[in-house]
Amino acid sequence: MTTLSAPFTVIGGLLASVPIYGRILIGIALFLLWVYVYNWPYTEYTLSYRNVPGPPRSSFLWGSLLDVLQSKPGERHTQWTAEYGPTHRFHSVFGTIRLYTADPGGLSFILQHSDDFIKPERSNRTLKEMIGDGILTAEGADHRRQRKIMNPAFGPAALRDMLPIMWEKTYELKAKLFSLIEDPSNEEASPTPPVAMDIVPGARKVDMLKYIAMTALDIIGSAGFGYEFNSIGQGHNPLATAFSRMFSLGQQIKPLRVLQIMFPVLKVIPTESARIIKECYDLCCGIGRDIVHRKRRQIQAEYSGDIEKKTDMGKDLLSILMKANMAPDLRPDQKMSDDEVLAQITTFMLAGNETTSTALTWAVYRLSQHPDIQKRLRAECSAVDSDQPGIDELNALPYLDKVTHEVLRYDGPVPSTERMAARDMVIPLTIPIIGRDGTIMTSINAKKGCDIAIPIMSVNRSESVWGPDADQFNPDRFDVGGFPKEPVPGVYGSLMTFLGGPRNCIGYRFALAEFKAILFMLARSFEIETLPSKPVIEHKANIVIRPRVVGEEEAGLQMPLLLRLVE
Ligand code: HEM
Repeated sequence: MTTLSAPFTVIGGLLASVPIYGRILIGIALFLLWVYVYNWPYTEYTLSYRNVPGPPRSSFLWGSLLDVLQSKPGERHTQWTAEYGPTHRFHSVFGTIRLYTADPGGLSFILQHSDDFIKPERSNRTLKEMIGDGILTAEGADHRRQRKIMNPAFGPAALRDMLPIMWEKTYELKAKLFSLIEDPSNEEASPTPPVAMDIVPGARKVDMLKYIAMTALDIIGSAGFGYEFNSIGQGHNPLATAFSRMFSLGQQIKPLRVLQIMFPVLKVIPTESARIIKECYDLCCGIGRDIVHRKRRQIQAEYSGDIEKKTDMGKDLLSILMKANMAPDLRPDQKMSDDEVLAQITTFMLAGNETTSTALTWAVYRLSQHPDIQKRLRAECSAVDSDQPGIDELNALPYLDKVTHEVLRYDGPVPSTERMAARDMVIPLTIPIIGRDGTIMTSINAKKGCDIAIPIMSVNRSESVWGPDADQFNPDRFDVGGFPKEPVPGVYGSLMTFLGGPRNCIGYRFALAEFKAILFMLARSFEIETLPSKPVIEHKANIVIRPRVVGEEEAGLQMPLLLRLVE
């Protein structure tokens, strides 16, 4: 004991002779040394999958994360996959290391074991600050309980009732686009005015991202929680403004924000963005509470017989889930709390709005680039008798279905997600990799806390899954028998787009119906062309991949295309 404590006694004696400022400096230096040793050599040395190959870090502090974020979506991992195999590792911020796997067997194992591979606490914490604690952030038994109550709202029967709402908003979009073409003096059509070359008689430069996003917002408001944003009609709404402000701030990558996400204790440092996020969240909650109270009164009235016709009840997602939650036969411990119900409103806005609108925006872009595909789609959609077909008729249109599959494969809006091992796990691989010591690895030891990047876009565009033309946009690949040989663990069409396993996208049927309805109307009504000036459209990745025009960055995200009425 005496021998062990001797060095500390000596150090204590030496420090006693150092002035207070010197001691503070020595303390800071020792802390930084500890941070360095813990985050760099120690993390590397104790990594359970040290033998997995991967690129060297490109920055001491940021690892390879900035490199990944600043290059084209999926580009770095595609390069690393070619060099190190579909399962590799890379450095993230502050010496942390992440496992990346595009291995079908590995991915399937991770996604199926959703209690063992959970969402990392740091990203859940950030999400909860913006949308509360709903189904997107719940884990384990809580998640299963919420999902069970919400499942009927997303089922085929409920969707059938929601389709008329989707059509109503879809035709508001048609009227809006029509009016923009008819009235060239209206300057709201695009954030930058058309250059001389893009002024074409009978046609109009239109920012399709803006108008599709408004439509998707109006649809999720009305079909999601019975709220009229009316953004196509009037353009502004306090809930929409608060949410989009909060969401865009939440996505900004600033050094202090990254530090606060990694070390929550630093949140004691007040920041302007944290203040605005809190303000916007409070506003969203205020409006959300009113919506929930109104619906609760309606449901109680229905249960007590005050509402005679069932049709008086809302047919939106929130009404259906609240009704399921208030069912007399549901055990109290199975019910959602008020806060959980409230959080679903912001969850729908986040999960169900930008995703679908972004996918549709890329769809019209691809149609503008492939006039032959657009023509075939128009021919098929125009042959339908009704301009508002039912869900079965929509799903029975084979070419619309193939185009939908291919857009969601090629331009799936969510490029990736992440998981963390909740306990020590062994991940089996279908495609073995060669370890750093030259041995063949058929599985990976993932210790509790292991961070895993789940690549959605890379698997959707992988040559080993889709063949040598994986990088081409070709709806005909989905002809009968055209699905990939490799099993992909996705819930829809062998795609990773909506993920797979117990935490797949609960809204995928809703998204597909909305996607097909809007594309059906657009193909029948408008010819969509690239602008004669041929602006370069780049992919800007954040949580979703959205378009921006090179050289017009200050105008923000946009998708300018030339629109004319179908003759
Ligand atoms: C093209 C459109 C869409 C895409 C590509 C998409 C994609 C995804 C993905 C990848 C996830 C899994 C995220 C993760 O666990 O890391 C997810 C989850 C989710 N999505 Fe979607 N989504 C779309 C549309 C929608 C819509 C329209 C809604 C609602 C109306 C919705 C609601 C949800 C919810 C609530 C979850 C969480 C499910 C759970 O954890 O159990 N999504 N979505």
